[in-house]
Amino acid sequence: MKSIAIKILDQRVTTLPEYATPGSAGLDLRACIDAPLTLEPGQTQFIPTGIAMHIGDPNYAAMILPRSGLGHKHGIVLGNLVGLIDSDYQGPLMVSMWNRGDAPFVIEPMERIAQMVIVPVMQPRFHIVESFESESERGTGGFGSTGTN
Ligand SMILES: O=c1ccn([C@H]2C[C@H](O)[C@@H](COP(=O)(O)OP(=O)(O)OP(=O)(O)O)O2)c(=O)[nH]1
Ligand SMILES: [Mg+2]
Repeated sequence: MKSIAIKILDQRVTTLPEYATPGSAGLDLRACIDAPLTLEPGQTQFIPTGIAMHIGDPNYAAMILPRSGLGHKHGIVLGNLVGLIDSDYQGPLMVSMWNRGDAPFVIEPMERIAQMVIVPVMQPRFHIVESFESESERGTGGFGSTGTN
């Protein structure tokens, strides 16, 4: 199993990110803030997680995704919709929190605010062609070309 280097930047962080269940895809990220923080409707705010992570292998990246419950019930999602963490990033892991709902939402210190998924990444080479080797069933059809039901 791969091991990824984590730096603890804030002494309030006492545990490493962990998978809640053996089958979890996401690691919960926590709000490393001093005091409860109110996110007004429409407001976006960077929230520190108190950790830095160096994936260090270009074959992997991390994606930060909203927690379903926060997004669905409270409209608390990500200001960048999805956060992408490059394998060479060594800075503090930040979560952009966006209140797209219509009520203020209070983020409590060390509350779980988002989740992070480590994903494989391919960095292919590219080459230019005049036409593709074979025509696929889809061809150039897109944007609903397969129908609506
Ligand atoms: O939700 C996020 C998204 C990004 N990052 C960090 C890690 C990532 O590797 C770096 C750059 O992110 P990205 O490439 O998405 O942003 P950019 O606007 O393209 O900035 P840059 O010019 O630094 O690449 O910022 C976070 O901490 N949280
Ligand atoms: Mg970038």
